[in-house]
Amino acid sequence: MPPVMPRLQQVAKMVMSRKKVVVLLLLEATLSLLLHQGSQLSWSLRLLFPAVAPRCPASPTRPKHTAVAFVKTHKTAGTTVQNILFRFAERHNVTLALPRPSCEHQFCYPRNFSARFVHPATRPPRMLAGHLRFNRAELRRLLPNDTVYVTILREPAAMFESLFSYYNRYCPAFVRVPNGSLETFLRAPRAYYRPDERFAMYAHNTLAYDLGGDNERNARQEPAYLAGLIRDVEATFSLVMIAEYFDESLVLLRRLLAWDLDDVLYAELNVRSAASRLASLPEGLARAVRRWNALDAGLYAHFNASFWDRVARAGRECVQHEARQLREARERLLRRCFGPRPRLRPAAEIRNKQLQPWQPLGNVGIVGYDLPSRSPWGSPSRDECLKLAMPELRRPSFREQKGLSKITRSNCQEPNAMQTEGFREVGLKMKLVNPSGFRGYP
Ligand SMILES: Nc1ncnc2c1ncn2[C@@H]1O[C@H](COP(=O)(O)OS(=O)(=O)O)[C@@H](OP(=O)(O)O)[C@H]1O
Repeated sequence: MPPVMPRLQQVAKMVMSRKKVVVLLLLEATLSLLLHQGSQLSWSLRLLFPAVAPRCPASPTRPKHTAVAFVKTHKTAGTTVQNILFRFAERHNVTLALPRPSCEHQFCYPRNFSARFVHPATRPPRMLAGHLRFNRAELRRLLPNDTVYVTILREPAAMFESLFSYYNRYCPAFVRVPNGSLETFLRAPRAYYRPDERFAMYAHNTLAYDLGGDNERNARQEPAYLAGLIRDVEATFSLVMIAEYFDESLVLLRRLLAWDLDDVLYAELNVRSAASRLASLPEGLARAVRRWNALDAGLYAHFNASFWDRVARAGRECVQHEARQLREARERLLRRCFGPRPRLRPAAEIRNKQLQPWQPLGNVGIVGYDLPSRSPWGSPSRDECLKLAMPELRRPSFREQKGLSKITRSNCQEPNAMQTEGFREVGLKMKLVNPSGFRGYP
């Protein structure tokens, strides 16, 4: 019998050399794949190993662009974008157009925008971000020639579900529907909808209306009308963001304006609680929404496609890589501001009154962030965190920012004691109350 040890050594050598052959074969196959499928393979490798950064062109070193008009459409994540712009304007000392008090917070929406709706003390502005009905001539009259126009769209079925739930007790077309049921409304919208009554624009082609179009036109019977509206939007807006691809949209925005990634960090605002939203609309209902809002569906289909063309031109991998960096930086910021497990909470759980979102009537809950009672405020400061999560309707109006406001409006929702408290709390020279004497939606 041969001795056991040398025999084992022989077997081990054979296994090793077979392993080497297999490794060599694998290496060769990988190399030839790399040679033949280079770009696709690198894309898949990056999906597997996200830390591998794609080679992206360096950002242009031009000064940050500060002339921006953000036309905030309804229920499309616009409040979150608006908050980014407001904070940028404050940090960079850019004059921001604010509505005159009688226009409340929406620049006299649903009227066509007019430069007269802007508070005279904020004119001439370099930036504007708010709800308004788009009117190109008047915006051009108000804003500098180099203004970059931006807006945002959202998939129409999700947007309409949000509109229907938010305005359920305000918009007469929705109020008439038995049990406030979206399904019942969509079965026969004309039975509930009257085009000439107040707030009709919240119930029919709201995107088209906000962008200055005629929301009563029929996109199927008049395709030329839709094509013309698309052309008008394309002619003015340098960027149409898409709510479903919010972070990618912000990457494009940041590049367009030569801003830093830090300039577009955000906390999501105006979010409905999970209990007040439909997780997703059944396809039948989504189809009915698109039929009823065919102009909006046409706008979305067009601008969603052109958005991805634009991403492709910017380099899809680079945009996605940057969107990932943005998400990571945003998560860090949220943790620093709102604690190790930042969480959107119902208004009743938010102790800081300045962060309590306004609640519409009905079964809708709007959630928000709260500041921890104790935190080692350094960078970001408490004030920065407060502004990051501050609901639109809690932001001070121009007069209040300047400390000019003698609160004479009887309809202010909060007592003066709280305003003074808010004033002390954040150490700002402003009174934090509802802007422009806001009386509640819509
Ligand atoms: N970052 C981000 N990404 C995607 N979606 C977001 C984001 N931030 C806010 N939201 C959702 O946007 C909806 C609110 O939109 P608006 O702020 O435009 O509403 S409003 O017209 O000003 O009342 C609201 O949708 P619903 O919750 O479906 O109502 C928010 O949840």
